Amino acid sequence: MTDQTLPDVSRETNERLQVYAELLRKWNSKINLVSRASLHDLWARHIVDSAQIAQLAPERVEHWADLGSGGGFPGIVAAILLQETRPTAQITLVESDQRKCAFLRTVLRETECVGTVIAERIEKLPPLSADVLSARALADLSSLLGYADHHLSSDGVALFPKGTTWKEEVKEAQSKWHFDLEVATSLTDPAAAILKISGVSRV
Ligand SMILES: C[S@@+](CC[C@H](N)C(=O)[O-])C[C@H]1O[C@@H](n2cnc3c(N)ncnc32)[C@H](O)[C@@H]1O
Repeated sequence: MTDQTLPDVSRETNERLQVYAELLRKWNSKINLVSRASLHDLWARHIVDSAQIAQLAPERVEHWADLGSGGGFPGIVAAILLQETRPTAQITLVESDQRKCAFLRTVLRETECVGTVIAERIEKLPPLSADVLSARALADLSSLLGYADHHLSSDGVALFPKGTTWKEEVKEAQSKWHFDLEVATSLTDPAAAILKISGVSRV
């Protein structure tokens, strides 16, 4: 299957994304990185979906931390895109599953991207002081805000893609947390959204 390319990025970045997609297909037969059903549409369902998250990040990102990275969405895609636009940025991928961590390290090496993979549970980590924090398909918004409270720097921004129930999740989270919210409609699903959140504190 031939992959597509992302517009507005360099040939080198698209080549890195192709290397990633190839590794993901290869490893997915042994460890479950993405659902088999979504593999045929890897580019739209996962790569474009992650790239749009990266494109919402502030330009001057210094430290991006991705929680529950799994097969690398959106963390690996962010690492690949930042390699072109912000090569000095630090990338941290947190994933508790050792085999997935081995995959993530392989991808970073093969795509020649700089990043740190932490094989640990998020709850066990000291504060990461990230200025961008992302997490896709990891937990409900209230739990994610608990992670943001702990791991985001004071002026940092969290980018949390959410499905069609995002409004209910926001309402529920507002009973526990104060936060500033910007909503971007997902390019891959008009009913879904990417929540851009800052100023997190407990109610
Ligand atoms: C549903 S997968 C989503 C993976 C990826 N973000 C994506 O969108 O494809 C959730 C991942 O988070 C990891 N995970 C779940 N709870 C975690 C925790 N408390 N600490 C670290 N990793 C965790 C799981 O091992 C799994 O790989």
